[in-house]
Amino acid sequence: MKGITLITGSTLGGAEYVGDHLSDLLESDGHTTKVINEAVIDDLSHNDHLLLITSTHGAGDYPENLAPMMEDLDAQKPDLKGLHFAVVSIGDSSYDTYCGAGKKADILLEQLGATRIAERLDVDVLEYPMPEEPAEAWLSQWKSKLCE
Ligand SMILES: Cc1cc2nc3c(=O)[nH]c(=O)nc-3n(C[C@H](O)[C@H](O)[C@H](O)COP(=O)(O)O)c2cc1C
Repeated sequence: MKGITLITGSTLGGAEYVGDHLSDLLESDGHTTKVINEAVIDDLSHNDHLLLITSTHGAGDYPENLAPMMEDLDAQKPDLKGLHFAVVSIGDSSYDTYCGAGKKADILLEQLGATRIAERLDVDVLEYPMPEEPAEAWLSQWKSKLCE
């Protein structure tokens, strides 16, 4: 079983709740998880599995608790080879910048050499007022890859 870091980007608490929920599910499957709500780059370096769960704020921007790490990643461009990641992006489709933060993060992590282990999940809160429900279904589709 793998150790998995769940990093959340959240302003109103929704993405944080999804992170806690996915963490509980993974723990009940025997994985060791750590949820970080104000991550820094060093939180990535010693872990090989990352689940990034972020909502979008501003106009396609990262929530304030995630922005500093993502800006540091963009500026410092560390080599993330060896890191395996997946992104859950939460947004509202009435915005032109729907799920912009999760989309940016998904591209950046790949550009820095990390390996995507699942296609990004975009959750529209207009369709899913409880984003943990589609997130749980998404997790069950690919979590076997965590044991490979
Ligand atoms: C001020 C504000 C700006 C937002 N901007 C966007 C946006 O640009 N794109 C998007 O998809 N959703 C946007 N949203 C919707 C949030 O991402 C959505 O409500 C999400 O569920 C909030 O998650 P949180 O509770 O983790 O912060 C915005 C919401 C607010 C309140």
